[in-house]
Amino acid sequence: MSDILLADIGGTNSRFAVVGPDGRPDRFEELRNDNFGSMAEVLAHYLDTTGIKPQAMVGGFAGPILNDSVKLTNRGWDFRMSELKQRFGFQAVKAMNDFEAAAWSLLRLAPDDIQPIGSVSPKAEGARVILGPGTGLGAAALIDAGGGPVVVTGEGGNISFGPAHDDEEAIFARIRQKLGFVSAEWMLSGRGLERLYVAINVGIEPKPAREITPLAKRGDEPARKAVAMFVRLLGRYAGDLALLFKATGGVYITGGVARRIAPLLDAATFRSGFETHPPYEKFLAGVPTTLITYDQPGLLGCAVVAGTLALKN
Ligand SMILES: Nc1ncnc2c1ncn2[C@@H]1O[C@H](COP(=O)(O)OP(=O)(O)OP(=O)(O)O)[C@@H](O)[C@H]1O
Repeated sequence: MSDILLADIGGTNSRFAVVGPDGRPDRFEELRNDNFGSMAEVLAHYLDTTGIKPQAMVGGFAGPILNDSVKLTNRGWDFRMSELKQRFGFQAVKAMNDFEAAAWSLLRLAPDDIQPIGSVSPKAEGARVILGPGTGLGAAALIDAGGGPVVVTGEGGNISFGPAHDDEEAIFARIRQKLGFVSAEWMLSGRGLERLYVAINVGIEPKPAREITPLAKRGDEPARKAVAMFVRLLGRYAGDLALLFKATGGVYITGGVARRIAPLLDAATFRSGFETHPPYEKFLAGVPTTLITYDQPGLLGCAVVAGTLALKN
């Protein structure tokens, strides 16, 4: 009865694990939310099929959390943590935003979990930012506020976004004409890559993101252009967040789209987007950027937080 359940609940998928003997996620399972009607149902399925009887739960959720209430942005599920606590007999429950959870993982990432983007050596000091394009765009910062690290989250994925170079003007204008507005998330997400593909290659047949990346890998020019612009804009956004938090500790990139385009993530293109920001080129040139190759930073962050729960044996 000593397991602590870890949960990373997105709009599309729910991922579960327990804290393993090494303090990292163990007994991992990913379930498609479409196959379940509620948070309690998907959780019951994981517990029934694994036979695990956890004494506590720590979860990261893709949506706003207000005290005890959790609401998933891209899935019509809302529920109370106290209901889960009662139904599953947990001694303690802790709910966080999914990017808050991911930010805590920065304390526990091993060298094998990361890959540098560019050649700036990682530094141990200073604020660190994590951001990730997936279904949406999440962002958070891990800051040492004097009494130990704290995570700052908000809706940073939804800040407005605009062109900064001549060759971006028409692309942004086409997307704005369709949507009436452009936010960072509307460009830097799976849907964003799809939008870039049609906005750059006028008249082309739309394609899902999962087809654009393989095409780009095979050298298809329209797909390659879309991915290259995505990487440039991701670098720009990462640089903006580095400025916002004065992130001398570095910017870490996660998210399903980033991991999938990793082989195409040209460091020079990314760093040029990151550093081209007068008058802060020099500051940004000293900030390391890193891709998180470990695929479950949300669960790893929940494991970090699980270590802070006070539980009876
Ligand atoms: N090969 C690919 N290349 C680029 N993007 C892809 C590829 N395959 C899937 N995607 C995009 O990845 C996004 C899903 O990302 P991710 O796996 O991080 O899910 P997520 O954001 O965690 O979702 P959720 O949290 O809602 O389960 C979708 O928008 C999808 O279109």
